[in-house]
Amino acid sequence: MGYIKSQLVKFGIFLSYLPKPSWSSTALVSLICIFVILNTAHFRTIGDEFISLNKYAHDVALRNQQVSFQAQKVLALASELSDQSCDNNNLNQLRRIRARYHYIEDVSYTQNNAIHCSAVWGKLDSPFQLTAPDSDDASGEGLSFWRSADYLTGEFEQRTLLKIKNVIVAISPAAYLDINRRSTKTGVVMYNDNTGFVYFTLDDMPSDYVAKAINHEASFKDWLPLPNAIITEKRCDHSRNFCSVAIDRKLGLYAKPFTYSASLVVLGIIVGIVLSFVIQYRKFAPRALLSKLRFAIKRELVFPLYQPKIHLQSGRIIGVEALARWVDDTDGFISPDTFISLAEQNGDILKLTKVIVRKTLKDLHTFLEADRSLSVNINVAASDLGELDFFDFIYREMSLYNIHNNQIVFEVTERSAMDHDVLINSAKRLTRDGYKLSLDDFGTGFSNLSWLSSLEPDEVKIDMMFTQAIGTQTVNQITLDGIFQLLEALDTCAVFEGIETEKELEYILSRSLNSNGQGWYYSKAVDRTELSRMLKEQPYLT
Ligand SMILES: Nc1nc2c(ncn2[C@@H]2O[C@H](COP(=O)(O)O[C@H]3[C@@H](O)[C@H](n4cnc5c(=O)[nH]c(N)nc54)O[C@@H]3COP(=O)(O)O)[C@@H](O)[C@H]2O)c(=O)[nH]1
Repeated sequence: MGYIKSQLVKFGIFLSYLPKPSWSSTALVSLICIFVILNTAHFRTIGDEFISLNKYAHDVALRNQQVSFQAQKVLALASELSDQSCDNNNLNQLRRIRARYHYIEDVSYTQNNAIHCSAVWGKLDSPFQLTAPDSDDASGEGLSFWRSADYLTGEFEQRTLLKIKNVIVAISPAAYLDINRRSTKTGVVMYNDNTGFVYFTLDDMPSDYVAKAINHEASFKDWLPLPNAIITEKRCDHSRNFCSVAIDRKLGLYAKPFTYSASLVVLGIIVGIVLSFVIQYRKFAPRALLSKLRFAIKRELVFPLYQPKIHLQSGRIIGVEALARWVDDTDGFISPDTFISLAEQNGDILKLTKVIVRKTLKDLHTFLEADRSLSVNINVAASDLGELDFFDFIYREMSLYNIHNNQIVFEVTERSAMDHDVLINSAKRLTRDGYKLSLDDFGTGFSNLSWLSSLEPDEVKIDMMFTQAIGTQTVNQITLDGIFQLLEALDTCAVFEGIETEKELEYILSRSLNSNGQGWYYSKAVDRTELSRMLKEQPYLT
C-alpha cells in the first residue's frame, strides 16, 4: 500500500509539472474525439449490419425458392390424382405426397373454398369454409392466396395457403423459422413486383415499414447516423415477379444499448483529455524549456567545461575551448546544440555568452596569468558582436584580471544570419583591441572562404566532419585535402576539431606539421580541477 501511495504521489507531482491545457481547448478536443469515436463505432456497426442483412436476404430468397417449388409440386401432384374422392385410398395418396415435401404442412381438396378432406385431418364430417382469399390469380397461374387464414388446425392458428383449381396447400409455419437473422430488428417483406401485392412478412416487420422497405433505394444517406435510417437488401425472381426485401431498422449505435454509447462518450472524454495534454505539451514544451533556460542563465546555472587544444606535433596543451553546459534539475543534461539554438532564436544568447565569459575568466585567470602562451577560446554568436554592450562587458570583465587580451580567442559561431558589415566591423574592433579571432566550423555552410577573406581570423577551426572523413574516400576527404593546400598558402593557424583516432592524428600531421587540434582522442571537455592537473602534467607531450 505504501508503495502504491508513494507512486501515486509521484504521479501527482509529475502531473503538476505538465503544462495544463485550458478548459475550452480540452472541451473542444474532447468533443472532436467523442464525435470521431461515436461515428467510427456507428459506421463499423452499420458495416456489420450490411453484411448480416445480405446473408439473411440471401437465405430467405433461397428458402422462398424451396418453399415455392415444394408448394407447386404438391399442388400439381395432388391435382393430377385421378382419385379425388377423399376416401382412404385417396387420403393415403395425399399423405404420401405431403410427406415428401417438409415445408408443406397439409394438402387438401376444396369445392368453392370449402375444404372436404386433407392429408392431415382426413375426411371432414362437414366441409370447412374458408374466408375469401387475399388474392386471386396474383401470378397469372390461376392461383389463390391467403396470407393468414383460419385453417383446420383450430382457433387462433393461421396458415398461409395457396390454391390452384381445387387443391390447397398450407405452408408449414416452421418453413422460415430456422433462418438465422443475427439481429432481432430485421424482417422481410415478400411481394409481387408487378402488382405490389404483399404475400406476407417475416420476423420483425412492422406494418408501417412495409412500404418503406419496398420503395427504399440504397444511398450514402443510409450510413448517416440518423435515427430513422434503414437499410434493405432486395432479391427478385423476375420470372414470377416475386421479390423479397430484407430490412434492418435502428442502425449502428441506435441498435446498441444506451450504456454502449455512454461508454464511448466517456472514452472520447478520456482520449480528449489525454490528447489535449499531449498537444499542450508539444506546443509548450519548447517554451517551458526556454523559461527554464532563462532561469538557469539568470541564476548562472549554465557553466563552462574546458576542452584542451593541443599542438599536434609536440602534444603540448596550448589552450582550451570553453564549452557551455547545462544540467537541468528535472530534465538532466541538455545538449548545447539544443539550448544554444534556443537562446539564439529567442534573443538570450548574449546573456548566456556573458555568463560563460564571466565564469571562464574567473576559472582560468590564474592559469592564464601564470602561462602567457596559454589561451582560451570562447564561443560567441555572431549576433553578440553586433551588440555594443558586449564590448563594454568584455572590457569590464577583463579589467578584473591580469589576462592579456591576446590570450582570449573569440570563436565566432555563425548560426543565425547576421549583417555582414556589422560583423566585419565588430571583428576588426576585437582584433584592434588585441583579442584573437577564430573562425569556427570552417568548411561548412556559414563558415566559408568569403568569411575567411573578410574577417581575416587568426585561427580557423576545421569542422570535425572533415577530420572524421579521413580515410573514407569521400567528398569530405577530398575537400580536406583542398583545405590543407589552402592552409599552406595562408598564414593562418589551423585547429582540427573532433580528432578521435590515432589514424586521424597521423594523417593531419602528415599533411601539416604546425597544426593544432582538439578532440576526444585527447580529452573531452573537463572541469577546472581536471584541467589544472592536465596543465601541470602535460600528459600528451611526445
Ligand atoms: N555560442 C556558443 N556556442 C557554444 C557554447 N558552448 C558550446 N557551443 C556550441 O554548441 C555546439 C555543441 O557543443 P558541444 O556539444 O559542447 O560539442 C562540442 C564538443 O563537445 C564536440 N567535440 C569535441 N571533440 C569531439 C570529438 O572528438 N568527437 C565528437 N563527436 N565531438 C567532439 O564538438 C563541439 C565543439 O564544437 P566547436 O565549438 O565547433 O569547436 C558547438 O557547435 C559549440 O560551438 C557557448 O558557450 N557559446
